Amino acid sequence: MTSSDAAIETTTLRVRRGGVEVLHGVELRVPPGQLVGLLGPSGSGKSTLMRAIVGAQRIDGGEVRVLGERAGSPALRRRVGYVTQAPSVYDDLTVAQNLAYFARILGAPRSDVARVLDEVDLAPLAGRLVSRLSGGQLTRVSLGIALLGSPRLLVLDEPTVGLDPVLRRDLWRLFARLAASGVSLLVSSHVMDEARRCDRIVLLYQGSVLADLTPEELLRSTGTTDADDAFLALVAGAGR
Ligand SMILES: Nc1ncnc2c1ncn2[C@@H]1O[C@H](COP(=O)(O)OP(=O)(O)OP(=O)(O)O)[C@@H](O)[C@H]1O
Repeated sequence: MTSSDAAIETTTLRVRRGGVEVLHGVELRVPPGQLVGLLGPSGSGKSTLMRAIVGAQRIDGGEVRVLGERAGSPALRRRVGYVTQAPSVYDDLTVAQNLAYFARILGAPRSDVARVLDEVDLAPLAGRLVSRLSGGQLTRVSLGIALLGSPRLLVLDEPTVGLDPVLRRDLWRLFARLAASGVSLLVSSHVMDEARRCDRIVLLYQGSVLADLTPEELLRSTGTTDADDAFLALVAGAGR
C-alpha cells in the first residue's frame, strides 16, 4: 500500500493553542477501513489533533492530508463525519426530524434518514423528542448525523464518555461493523480498556505520538496483560 492510500496522514504536525505549543510534530497514519483508537490522558491533545484533521484547527507547521486531500478542503465536506464532545442536536425536534434537517443541509438523500436510523439502532425512537432521550441514545443521534451522506472517514471525539459498559460495548461493535464495511474511523478515548476493541492504537502523550501499534503488540511489547498497565509502562519508558 502506498502512503497516499491513507485515510489520514499527518506529517510533523505542530499546533499552538493560547500561545502554547500543544502538538509537537505529530506523525499519524490511519489506514483505510480500520478502526483506530486515539488514546491518551486528558490534555494530551486528542481533541486538538481531531480538530486539525477535520480542518477546524489552525495549524502552525507540518501537513494534514485526509482521503488524499488537504484537511478542511471543501471536497471533504461530505466524505468526513465528525462528532465533537459537545454535539449539537436540536432538543425540540424528534430524532427523525434532526436527521432529516441535517440530511438537507448536507445534501444527503432523504433515504439516508431511514438507513442511518437502522445503523444506530434508533428506528424505534425515530418519533421521540431529543430532549426525552437518555445520554446513550443522544450519543447515537449525533453518530447518526455524522453517518449521513455515507462518509468514508469518521472522526469521533470521546463518543463513549459517560456511557454504561453495555452501551459502550454496543457502540464499539457498531464502529467495528462500519470499519468492516470500508469506513475508516478515528475514535478518541481516555479509557485505556477500549484499546482492545481497535485494529490499531495511537497513544498520544503530552502532544506527541508515543506509540502506534495493534492491541496485541501493545501488551506484548510492554509485557503486560492490561491496557492501563501497558500505557503506564510506555510512559515510564518515554521518561527514561
Ligand atoms: N482554547 C484553548 N486555548 C488554550 N489552550 C487550549 C485550548 N483548548 C485546549 N487547550 C490546551 O491544549 C492542550 C490539549 O487539549 P485537548 O483538548 O486537545 O486535549 P485532550 O487530550 O482532548 O483532552 P480531554 O481528554 O480532556 O478532552 C491542553 O493542554 C489544553 O489545556
